[in-house]
Amino acid sequence: MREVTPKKIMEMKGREKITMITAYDYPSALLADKAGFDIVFVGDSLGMVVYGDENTLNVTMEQMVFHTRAVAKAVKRALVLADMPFGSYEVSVEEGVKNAIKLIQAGADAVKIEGGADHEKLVRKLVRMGIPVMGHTGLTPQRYLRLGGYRIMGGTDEEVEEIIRDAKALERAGAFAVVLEFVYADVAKMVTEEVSIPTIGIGAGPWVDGQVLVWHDVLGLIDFSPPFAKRYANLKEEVLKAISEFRREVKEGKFPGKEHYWTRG
Ligand SMILES: Nc1nc(=O)c2c([nH]1)NC[C@@H]1CN(c3ccc(C(=O)N[C@@H](CCC(=O)O)C(=O)O)cc3)CN21
Ligand SMILES: CC(C)C(=O)C(=O)O
Ligand SMILES: [Mg+2]
Repeated sequence: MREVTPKKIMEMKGREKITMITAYDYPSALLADKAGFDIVFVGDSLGMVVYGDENTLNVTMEQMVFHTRAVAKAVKRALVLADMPFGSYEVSVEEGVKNAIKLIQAGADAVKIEGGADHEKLVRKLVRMGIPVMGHTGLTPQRYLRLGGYRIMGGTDEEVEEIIRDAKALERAGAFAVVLEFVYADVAKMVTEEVSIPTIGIGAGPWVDGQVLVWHDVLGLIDFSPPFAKRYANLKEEVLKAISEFRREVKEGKFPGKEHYWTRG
């Protein structure tokens, strides 16, 4: 078992900020673990940042299992969390259970489900089976079509009530934490104060128990990032520079140089 457990994450509430970052492959997961993140998270955002889709709706269990396997091989210390993709848990509790097992067998320590009140039964069942669950409310990207895009949530009384209802349902069902995505910071603060489980924010302001961002946003590997993401590097430029130099050296006959090839005599 890895060092960071759901129990440890729960104990961090109000004591120490929880840090979480996405990773989708082996080399990035190695670095996330080395950097000391508490949670390394295989998000279904991989459909967009790795596979180039315009939303997360086409991500399959097969994709999640393969990427979870790669990440799990790299991570020794952090808790490895995997998203349940769209369609993998909505049809029935039974299907949700079967698919959660697949992610655990691929090496995840816990799974994340979008929604709260709608999946209370599934969360309770998984927790009783021994599969730790993180919930996710506020902006839930799997409702992209109904929402008509990605926008901030909690602007109406109904939306605020739904977010609170979800968080409380998750707490009641035994979830060990909940992601609050793109909600007004004062709403996130209220939720954080009203539930005993840690809240992990993304675009939810500072008054939450932890923060998560997407790998490609942090590193500046893509053109379009959400307005709440902070870019800590501009790797897109770095990568472009490096591969362009490789290309130029081939064209100019400069690569490979003596140290990169062998002759028999
Ligand atoms: N790279 C990346 N980072 C993320 O944080 C992320 C993803 N992808 N994919 C899955 C979800 C979707 N997220 C997003 C994506 C875009 C906006 C965004 O651009 N919102 C704008 C425009 C909304 C509109 O189209 O009207 C805004 O100002 O609210 C917000 C959250 C967060 N998640
Ligand atoms: C944005 C985070 C919370 C997520 O669910 C993902 O990356 O898939
Ligand atoms: Mg997700």
